[in-house]
Amino acid sequence: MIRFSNVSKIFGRDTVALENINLEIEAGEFVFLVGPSGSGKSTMVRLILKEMEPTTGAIYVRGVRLSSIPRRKIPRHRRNIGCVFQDFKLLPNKTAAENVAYAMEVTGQRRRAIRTKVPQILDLVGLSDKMDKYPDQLSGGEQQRVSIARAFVSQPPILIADEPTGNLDPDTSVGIMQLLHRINRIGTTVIVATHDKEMVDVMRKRVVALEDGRIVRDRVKGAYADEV
Ligand SMILES: Nc1ncnc2c1ncn2[C@@H]1O[C@H](COP(=O)(O)OP(=O)(O)OP(=O)(O)O)[C@@H](O)[C@H]1O
Repeated sequence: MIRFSNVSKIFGRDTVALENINLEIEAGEFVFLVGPSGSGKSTMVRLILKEMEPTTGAIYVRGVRLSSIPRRKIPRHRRNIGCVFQDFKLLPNKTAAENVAYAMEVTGQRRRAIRTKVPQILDLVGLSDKMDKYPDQLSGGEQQRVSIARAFVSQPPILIADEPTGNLDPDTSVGIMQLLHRINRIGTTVIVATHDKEMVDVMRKRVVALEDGRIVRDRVKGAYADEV
């Protein structure tokens, strides 16, 4: 589903963000990308989205080498990947339902499909009763649910969450992780970049650990740190 082959990313003359990364993520996997600040997690996410090019090596998403995708086809590539961020990135002047609907509108989906799909997806994330609330009327956890609904409404095969629980308290974070787990169980490949040790340890999923731009650990049912 996603493959990094000998990928390095160097910023400027000598900031090595990633060094010779080899990684394969299969369809349907749930993978945590962990590591200290500056270890290269966000750079990997940005490379997958083709927001930047690797300095050397190749990245494949669903069998397509990203360097072969012309600029005009990047939006189509990104439609394969739902994105969730730490700061939610909701539009403040739109309700929960309108935020989700907007994501469908910009990809040109029909009004009828939008009318059916939006309530369904808000139900899936447990927000049926808050559809008409604006982001500032919702808690952090609820806003993150809206942003997950928005990322998932067109059912992309891949969902990437960059520090999705970074602004949430532990109880709320558990709910968000359970939701990502549910989305994974219905067949979506889920990648979560995080510092959230507790969450990683509870979930017992594949853990890929980065340090200074290198993969230092890759465990099938891992914990945030090596067990002693
Ligand atoms: N656009 C950029 N220009 C220059 N250096 C960059 C750029 N983006 C990232 N870096 C550097 O690359 C390295 C990896 O950064 P990256 O953001 O991928 O780390 P991270 O693991 O996501 O960190 P955090 O957990 O703090 O988000 C860091 O040394 C960072 O300073």
